Amino acid sequence: MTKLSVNINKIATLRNARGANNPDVVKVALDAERFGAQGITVHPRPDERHIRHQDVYDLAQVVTTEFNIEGYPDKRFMDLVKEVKPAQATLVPDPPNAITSNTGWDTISNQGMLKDIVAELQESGIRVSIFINPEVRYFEPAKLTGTDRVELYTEPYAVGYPQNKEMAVKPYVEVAEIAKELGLGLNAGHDLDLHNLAFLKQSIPYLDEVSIGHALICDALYYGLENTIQMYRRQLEVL
Ligand SMILES: CC(=O)[C@@H](O)[C@H](O)COP(=O)(O)O
Ligand SMILES: NCC(=O)COP(=O)(O)O
Repeated sequence: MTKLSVNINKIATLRNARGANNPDVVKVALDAERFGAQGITVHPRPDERHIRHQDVYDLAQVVTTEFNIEGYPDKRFMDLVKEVKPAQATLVPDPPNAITSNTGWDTISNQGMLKDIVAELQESGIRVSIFINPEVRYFEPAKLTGTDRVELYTEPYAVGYPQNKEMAVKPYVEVAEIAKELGLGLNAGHDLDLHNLAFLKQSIPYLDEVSIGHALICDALYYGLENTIQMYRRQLEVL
């Protein structure tokens, strides 16, 4: 079964627009779980443009599905994650000023650093996932870091899908097979939506988790959050 982890960054974006507490990030997370989310994902960026440090502490108290915290493993992130101890930490190579995540790790040149960070997080009982591009050369080095999982960066798939979905998914199927052979758990995320999700799932049925935020929250503006989460869950139930 592929779990749906709902990324609520954009709920915090809306809340921050007025400086009060509407929408309430904690309430939305609890409702999302009640509506069928099998995980909650947040990405507390250094500038706190959406999810703030305090949100992470507040959510850790109440999330009952899998809590997944994404971010660049600087001291701020590591201290936060080791204190909060989520089910999973997803390491992303984003510079502080990145408008969004736009690439995976170079696990060749960063292998030593990643190996130490993975071990430090695993010592705290946290499952680790490494954000990765669908390039074969990065997968054996990723395995050597000791990471539990990799998360396939799926923006290139989403961009290519409308023109030629078979071509767009091809590199992902190839590296997914390698990940499986290496014994790596397999997540996927970024720019997945109601149009492209089912084909990714059909093409890689053994995905452990997809984390979806931007498109899902945009869809919820039209369909409502409960209906939207159910719509995304149904896309993952394709045989
Ligand atoms: C790592 C990734 O691809 C996304 O989870 C990221 O969290 C999106 O960040 P923004 O919501 O800040 O665009
Ligand atoms: N790891 C991907 C994620 O959490 C959400 O990415 P997006 O759906 O907001 O692009």
